[in-house]
Amino acid sequence: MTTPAAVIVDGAAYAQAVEDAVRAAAAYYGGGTSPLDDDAYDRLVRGIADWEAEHPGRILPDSPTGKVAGGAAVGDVPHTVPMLSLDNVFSAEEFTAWTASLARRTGRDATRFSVGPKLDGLAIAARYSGGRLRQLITRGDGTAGEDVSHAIGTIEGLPEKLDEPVTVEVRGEVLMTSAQFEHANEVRTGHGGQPFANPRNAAAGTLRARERVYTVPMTFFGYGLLPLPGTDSALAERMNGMAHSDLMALAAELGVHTSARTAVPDTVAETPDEVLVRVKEIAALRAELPFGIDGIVVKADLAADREAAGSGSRAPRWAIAYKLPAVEKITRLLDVEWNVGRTGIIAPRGVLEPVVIDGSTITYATLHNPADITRRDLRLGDHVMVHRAGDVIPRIEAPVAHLRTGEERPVDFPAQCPRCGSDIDTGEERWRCAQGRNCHLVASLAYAAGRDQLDIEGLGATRVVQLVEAGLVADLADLFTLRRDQLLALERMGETSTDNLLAAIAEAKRQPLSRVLCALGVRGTGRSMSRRIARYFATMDHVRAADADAMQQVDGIGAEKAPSIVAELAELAPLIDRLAAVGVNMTEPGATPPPPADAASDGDDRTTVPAAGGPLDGMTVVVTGAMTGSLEKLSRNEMNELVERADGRSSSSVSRKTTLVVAGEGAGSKRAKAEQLGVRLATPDEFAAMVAGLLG
Ligand SMILES: NC(=O)c1ccc[n+]([C@@H]2O[C@H](COP(=O)([O-])OP(=O)(O)OC[C@H]3O[C@@H](n4cnc5c(N)ncnc54)[C@H](O)[C@@H]3O)[C@@H](O)[C@H]2O)c1
Ligand SMILES: [Zn+2]
Repeated sequence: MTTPAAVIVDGAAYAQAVEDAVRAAAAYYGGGTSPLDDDAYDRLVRGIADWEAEHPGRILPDSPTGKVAGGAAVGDVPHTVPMLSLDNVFSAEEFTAWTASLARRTGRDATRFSVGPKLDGLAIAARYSGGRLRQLITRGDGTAGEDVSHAIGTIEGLPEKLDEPVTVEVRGEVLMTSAQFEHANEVRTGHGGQPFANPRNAAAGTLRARERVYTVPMTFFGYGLLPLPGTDSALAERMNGMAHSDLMALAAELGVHTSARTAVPDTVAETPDEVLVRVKEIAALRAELPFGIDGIVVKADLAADREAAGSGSRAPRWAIAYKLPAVEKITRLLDVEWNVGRTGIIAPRGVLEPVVIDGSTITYATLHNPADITRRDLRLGDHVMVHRAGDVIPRIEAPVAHLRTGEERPVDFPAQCPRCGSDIDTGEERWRCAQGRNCHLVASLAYAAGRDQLDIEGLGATRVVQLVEAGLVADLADLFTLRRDQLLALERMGETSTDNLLAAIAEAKRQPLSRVLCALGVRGTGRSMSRRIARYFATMDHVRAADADAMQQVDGIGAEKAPSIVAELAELAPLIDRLAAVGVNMTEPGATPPPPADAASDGDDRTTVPAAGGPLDGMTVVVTGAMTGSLEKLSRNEMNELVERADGRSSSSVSRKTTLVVAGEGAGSKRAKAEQLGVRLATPDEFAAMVAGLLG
């Protein structure tokens, strides 16, 4: 897929686009961070090229089109042979067209192609004389580059001494592997510097840095080998006649690192179809590579073909880059969420401003661990470089620090486990809930004991932790078999609190089925769904007997949810049996079970059958504000329970479907909305009168 072009409407927009592109490219090649990701840059340059095609007389001299490095890089060390860019293709069709044009130029079909990864770093030429590395030069504008010899010794894979005392120039890509990049940013932020946005950037910046108190390693991959003026003439002649693949084998023999030692070595293909097969293979491996690639480079392998094809001013005609979709985009980090895993690991996850990468909209990205956030100096509101390749979970590479406005805020780290409220063990890089695997148990027991579920007073998270740590409870049913002596043996448990707790637990056995269901924490069912299930089925036996079809008869349970609820209830069967055995109530007061399935099959709509006829039958009721009078003590959840016992439907938001809004003291926007929509309003007292028969 080709990147669509930016649309440029007039000369002024064109001039602005040229200026923007030149500035971005200068940062990109100059070791700074471009404000544009590659997709955005390519879109801009395509837009510029489109406009220039329509207005050939008005092309600005600064225009990046047709130039190596978009004209943004320079240098004063001349290259013996130009170091060029590559032309791109984006599809099999475009590639086939390119092979046809190559054949037209050379007058024959190419019979050998070299196919290898297009490494995403920056090109350098390494000049060896007598086997010694003497000089490193950047690509620059293609004809002359900058001397970066100061980097000698910091680039792995580029030996200071070759295995033979030859005079040659090795060309290749300098980049940072993922591990080198992580390390570079750690060292850099550790020295008070700003992190690099991605490995390519980090390599460009590091290569140029002349004086630095620390060095960070990079990696070299050779992809070219040529003679220099001082090369032995026999060797020079031999090299000039060698196939590209043989030159690379020679480079490797001399001790230079090439793609040969990676999971995606350069290979030779005999036909365009074979090339395309290899392109697919490399693309499929991309996500797992420890270094970035942005495409596949296909070269005519034979020296004769390369010579016959020749080069243009920007790119050779004997090679082409088969571009892969961009895997990195710049977006914003909106928030950081903390999730607790099965083993109690507390992992941060970045919430992103949605961004499309390679066809998928990305809204979350992993951040590994808290130290990762600190190391990268990530802040909320930062522009961040997000990476997503293949099916691998998207990750945040780093902030684009120079786009900061000063409005960014530090990321909040949790002080307590976000799930169960326990302390956090921060001793390792990966934080862990002090409860470890029990975190989930503590959280679910504390939830079950909560006011809107079993309402067991005196059983807060701290006490639950105590019970779990003492090994007294391993699930919900264990709560109901706790003995007085066991509780008394716990720290900070006196006679009174023990007796109170035991009484509260005994009391909890009488809670209605709806609350028992809710306490079980069936995924996808909260308080109101639990109430609807309980009212519909009336007894736990009926709930458990329901298959997915029967479950769907409950208001709000669709075809998607029903099977998972049924499956989860089946999984909970042993626990439910034990709860029933210790005397926990399993019925919903006032509800009548649905008629048996065969009675329903004669055309009755079952949803209207059960237990209708209460004072709020058919009504949708919203409760807002503080309750007073006889309703004063009822929580919002208890009010909703009351509505449903009266055969109404409780809801939390006012809409045209709402039939009644019970507005207590301090009711605000919901009351206003009801007035605006003309929905009937009732005071708590008026409402109490409507449901008088159901109150205490
Ligand atoms: N984000 C920005 O602001 C910005 C600015 C300028 C350019 N860019 C990006 O840079 C790219 C164009 O830049 P370019 O001209 O440097 O590179 P290119 O994509 O035209 O490709 C040429 C380069 O590929 C490299 N390469 C990697 N593996 C190779 C191999 N096996 N054989 C031969 N060469 C290999 C070499 O460095 C060579 O110079 C575009 O993708 C563009 O998006 C981005
Ligand atoms: Zn926890």
